Amino acid sequence: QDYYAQYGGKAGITKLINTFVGNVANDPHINYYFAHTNIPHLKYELVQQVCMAVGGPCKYTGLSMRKAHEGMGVTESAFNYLAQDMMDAMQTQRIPMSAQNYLIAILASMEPQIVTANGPLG
Ligand code: HEM
Repeated sequence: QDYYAQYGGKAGITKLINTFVGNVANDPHINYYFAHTNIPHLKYELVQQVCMAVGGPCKYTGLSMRKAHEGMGVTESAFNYLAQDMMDAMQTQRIPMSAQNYLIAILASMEPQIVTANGPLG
């Protein structure tokens, strides 16, 4: 499977990340985490990371997931809300379901590096 092509290449991934970051910005469960974030930089790093993850000709050179999120107090439920915002963005962009599942599995595997805090739901 050429997942990179199923994501519409670099242009499709850029659209997806714009939609995803828009969803996060509109998500009151988690948007406060991003209040002081350089959004253009974040979008750039996410495009590189997703492009590489789905087999595209990109190299992610940003921080490790542990370093990027350390001290941020990300909870399991915050992580799950962000994952839902990504699934909504993929649905909006009409990414084929098998390609959606491929990326979500990779993102899920990063959870232990990102979640560092307990919240009211655990
Ligand atoms: C699998 C899920 C996630 C992935 C793949 C991911 C990926 C990234 C990447 C690539 C960066 C940029 C790193 C760099 O600057 O080099 C970043 C930064 C950031 N992430 Fe995540 N992230 C995830 C989950 C989360 C969650 C759940 C939250 C909070 C709810 C979060 C909050 C942030 C914030 C606030 C920054 C910006 C830090 C700054 O201001 O520089 N991330 N993330």
